[in-house]
Amino acid sequence: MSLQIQMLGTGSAFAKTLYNTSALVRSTNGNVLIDCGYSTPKSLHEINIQPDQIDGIIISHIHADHVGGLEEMAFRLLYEFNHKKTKLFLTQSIAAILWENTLKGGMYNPSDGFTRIEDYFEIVLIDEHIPTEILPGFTVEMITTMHIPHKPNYSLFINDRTFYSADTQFNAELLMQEVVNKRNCHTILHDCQLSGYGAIHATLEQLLTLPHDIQERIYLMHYGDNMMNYIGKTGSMRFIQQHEVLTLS
Ligand SMILES: Nc1ccn([C@@H]2O[C@@H]3COP(=O)(O)O[C@H]3[C@H]2O)c(=O)n1
Ligand SMILES: [Zn+2]
Ligand SMILES: [Zn+2]
Repeated sequence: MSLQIQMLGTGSAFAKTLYNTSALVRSTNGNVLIDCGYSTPKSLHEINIQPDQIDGIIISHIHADHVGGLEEMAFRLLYEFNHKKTKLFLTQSIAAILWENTLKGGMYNPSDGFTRIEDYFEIVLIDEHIPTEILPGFTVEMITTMHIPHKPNYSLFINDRTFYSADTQFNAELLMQEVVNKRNCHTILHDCQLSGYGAIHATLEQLLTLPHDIQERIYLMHYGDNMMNYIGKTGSMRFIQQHEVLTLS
């Protein structure tokens, strides 16, 4: 079975010409989103995918550029698609805060009986660090990574051979030991802050310290509007672009 990942956006949180970094995993068994930022529904619309064609959504962490589109997805599934509930794949740590800290403000509607996240989505809890089948032929392992201290955050292994960083600080040991030496991932999608001090994201400068054979596996995402100024300056790493498709297996 062929598994494809299509970028719905590749921008940083404050990019104005790029959509939020999120991805659509496509297979004959279904379509699953990795993150759903505030511009993700528009990107889906541009490739003619309707909310009811999304079988599930995986959430890496609760910044708005990764979850800000969930309210639209939920409301459209409710009001335009006959209350179809899509699956929301969450670790316990994300489930504990997503409704109370993010979604409840816009979606709490007691007069119509919508008071819990379960009233909108089918919640599927997944364990950290345990490979979990999301769809037949599509397995995800969510590993804890450091983004904002004291805030739950995950990167993903897809079928053990693709690493999707979502948002994370640079971690050379993880990339060299776990991602490449142990699992021999052929594809690495990594966030990349192009300029400035990298307090919470991997910077281009840090990623350029990786050995050439690791850089060759890396596609850069979550970059700023000034990406064009860095073409040719990313070593052996490539920028992935919105709506570009990679075949993973
Ligand atoms: N300590 C922090 C926290 C947040 N930020 C910025 O806010 C954005 C939130 O979404 P993001 O994609 O994680 O990128 C973060 C930084 O731009 C930042 O630059 N420093
Ligand atoms: Zn982000
Ligand atoms: Zn973030």
